[in-house]
Amino acid sequence: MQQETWGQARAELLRSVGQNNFVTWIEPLAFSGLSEGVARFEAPTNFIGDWVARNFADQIRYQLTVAGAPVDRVEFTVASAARPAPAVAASPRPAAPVVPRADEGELPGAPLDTRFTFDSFVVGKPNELAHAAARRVAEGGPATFNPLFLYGGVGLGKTHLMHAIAHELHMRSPEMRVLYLSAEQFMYRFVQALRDKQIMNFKELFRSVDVLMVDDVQFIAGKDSTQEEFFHTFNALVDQNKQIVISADRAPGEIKDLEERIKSRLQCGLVVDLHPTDYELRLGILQQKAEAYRGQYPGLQLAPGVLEFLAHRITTNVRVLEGALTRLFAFASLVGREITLDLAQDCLADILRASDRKVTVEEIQRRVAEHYNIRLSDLIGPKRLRTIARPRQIAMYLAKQLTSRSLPEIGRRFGGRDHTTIMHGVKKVEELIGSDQQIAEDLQLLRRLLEA
Ligand SMILES: Nc1ncnc2c1ncn2[C@@H]1O[C@H](COP(=O)(O)OP(=O)(O)OP(=O)(O)O)[C@@H](O)[C@H]1O
Repeated sequence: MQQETWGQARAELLRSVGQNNFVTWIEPLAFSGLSEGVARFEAPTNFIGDWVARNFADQIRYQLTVAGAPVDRVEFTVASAARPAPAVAASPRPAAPVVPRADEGELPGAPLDTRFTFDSFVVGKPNELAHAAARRVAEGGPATFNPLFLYGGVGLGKTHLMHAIAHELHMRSPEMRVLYLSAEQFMYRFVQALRDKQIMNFKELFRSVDVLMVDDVQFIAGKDSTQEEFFHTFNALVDQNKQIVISADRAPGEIKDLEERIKSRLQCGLVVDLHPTDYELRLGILQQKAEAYRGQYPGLQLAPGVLEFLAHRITTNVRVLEGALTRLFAFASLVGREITLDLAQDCLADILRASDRKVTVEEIQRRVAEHYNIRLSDLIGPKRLRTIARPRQIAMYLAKQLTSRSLPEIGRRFGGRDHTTIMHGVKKVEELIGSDQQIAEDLQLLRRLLEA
């Protein structure tokens, strides 16, 4: 029965990851079973197990759940008979991918998720600029802003937009060489090329693309030789007017341990912030996903008000929102009940509880005042002494980063200040993070305290 479910999930995976990825990564997996929400697989090598865990676990989980076996986690072990393949051993598939020469065609990018398209991306105020910029890049043609730098918190759609750009470019110009990969994969490729003495091939390959997209670039911070190579690749492509798209979890200037010259290069094009979602955007996303689920679970009833309730209560990020809806539909179809508010509250109790631990502006003010040993009334009040004004700006910055409050709303909570004052405070702290080690450390500590 479980094998049958895996069979169905595999068929869907073939569709969603594409033939090449399927043959290389999914086909070699042996399904060992499913219990207590954990699906277990045996992979022929550590490398395949790691790669699949990093790149396909979410899709495997999703397809198993859709096939009727709700899964929370996917685990991979290495088949006991398998030995790590020696570098030159003949094996049905290479144990580790070699860096191909630029003229060998295939680019060593990460797989693209077929679900991440512009059509499935819901646009709202918090992401409209990022969406418009991504659309512009996806039209192809000469690079108007280079690089496009997308940044924002966890699960706000950076990867989705990058994949959407790649899909669109492939559709418009199938011959275009579009390479999408994570910064971690860039490093992995680079280190492997060094080890295999194929560094010239590596350089040639990365310089031969028309569009390079690197996700989660903050990963290379502190990794000196990878940064160096990234810098050269970046410059070579920009010089040829080839488009580069980069994403990170924060603005270029805020990435610690990233070389100054890289920071300034990253700021040369268009830097766009994906803001935390607002209620309307969350509801739009939920409506779109619910529509898709209705097709998958025909006959399942969704009571009015459930989506609105979720959009109000789950404000963390879109990934959590999606997970909640997936679980809700899977659960309701298993027990054969209508999705009501009661069912949602029962089935999602843990997610709703976690979302309740939302940081408020007031909590931020209290923590910051404590940390700098000043009175809360001074932090909010009019005093302009630097010993008070700086912590105030830090609190403004954290309020902007950690809550979904708008600048005017934050201004009101800071003694009725104008939104431009808040904007100035946020900008000031953004500048200081790069130059003032103490402030960067204070912020890290405060964030940890507030997000605990
Ligand atoms: N505006 C949106 N419309 C539809 N789906 C969205 C939107 N924003 C995010 N999502 C969905 O939320 C999930 C998380 O998005 P994504 O992986 O792009 O986030 P991210 O910003 O790259 O986060 P991370 O930094 O954790 O990698 C994806 O399934 C994506 O499809």
